[in-house]
Amino acid sequence: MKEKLWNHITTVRKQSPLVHNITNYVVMNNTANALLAIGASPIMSHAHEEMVAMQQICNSLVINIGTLDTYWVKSMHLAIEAANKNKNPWVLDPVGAGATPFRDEVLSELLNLKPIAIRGNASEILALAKHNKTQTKGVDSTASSLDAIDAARFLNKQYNAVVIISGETDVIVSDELEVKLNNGNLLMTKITGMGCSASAILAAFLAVIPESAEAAVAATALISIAGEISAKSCDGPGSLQVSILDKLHSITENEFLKHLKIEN
Ligand SMILES: Nc1ncnc2c1ncn2[C@@H]1O[C@H](COP(=O)(O)OP(=O)(O)OP(=O)(O)O)[C@@H](O)[C@H]1O
Ligand SMILES: Cc1ncsc1CCO
Ligand SMILES: [Mg+2]
Repeated sequence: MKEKLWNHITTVRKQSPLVHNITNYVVMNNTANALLAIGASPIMSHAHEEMVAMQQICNSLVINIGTLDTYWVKSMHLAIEAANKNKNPWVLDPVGAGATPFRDEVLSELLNLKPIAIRGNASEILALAKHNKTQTKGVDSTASSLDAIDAARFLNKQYNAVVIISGETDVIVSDELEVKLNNGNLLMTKITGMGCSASAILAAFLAVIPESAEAAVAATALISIAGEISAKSCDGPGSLQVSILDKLHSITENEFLKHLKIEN
């Protein structure tokens, strides 16, 4: 498994997929930079008129509801329909699930359109599965990823999607595997959009790796390890944001395998 994960990282670098992102205003710049750093190409776009044509030239799609509005919901539906037609995988990042009724209504519709993968923090995964015992603090989690595993299993069965819960431990749940990754650093929660970048990276991996669960493990491990290594030598959130991009770009097989903390 470990060597396969590194091979997936080199596949993304070699094949350089083009990823269409309908994502939030907050993270557009850093997620585009994260995609470039791993060797993929980003395009951020949401005009209704170009959703179909965009999916014809792209290899995958990210649907991130971070700064939702009605115009964008229509963009999301148009892009997803085109992605499904072109057999392009699409990822759902349910930012702020459970925070407002509008988000939850939109998410119910999106879930029924069959994302290949869903990545969120524990509060978001709990809210999506309607295990509403904990509240989300806006876009930030108030729960532990380990407490959302049953919710992730439920979503995996219900929607046939790979589910990734991010947090201190990242958990990947699919039909074939359930994996825990104990990488990352607490300082990563002090930069906005780390999860959004993880979802964009995930879409790049899914574009070129047919084994979706393995692609999810590789993508999640890559950003968590890049964050972990960078956090050790940075001065705080500002420099961490920059050094994660450097590490996503420069990480070697040795560094990756030395840091990888995976539990099957
Ligand atoms: N408590 C923690 N300890 C160590 N690493 C963490 C912790 N929380 C998050 N991380 C790291 O940060 C990554 C992003 O996860 P996080 O749960 O913060 O996403 P998120 O809440 O969706 O973020 P955002 O909405 O700001 O994009 C994880 O994959 C993990 O590597
Ligand atoms: C802070 C914030 N608000 C809406 S989206 C977003 C980025 C992190 O999810
Ligand atoms: Mg998030």
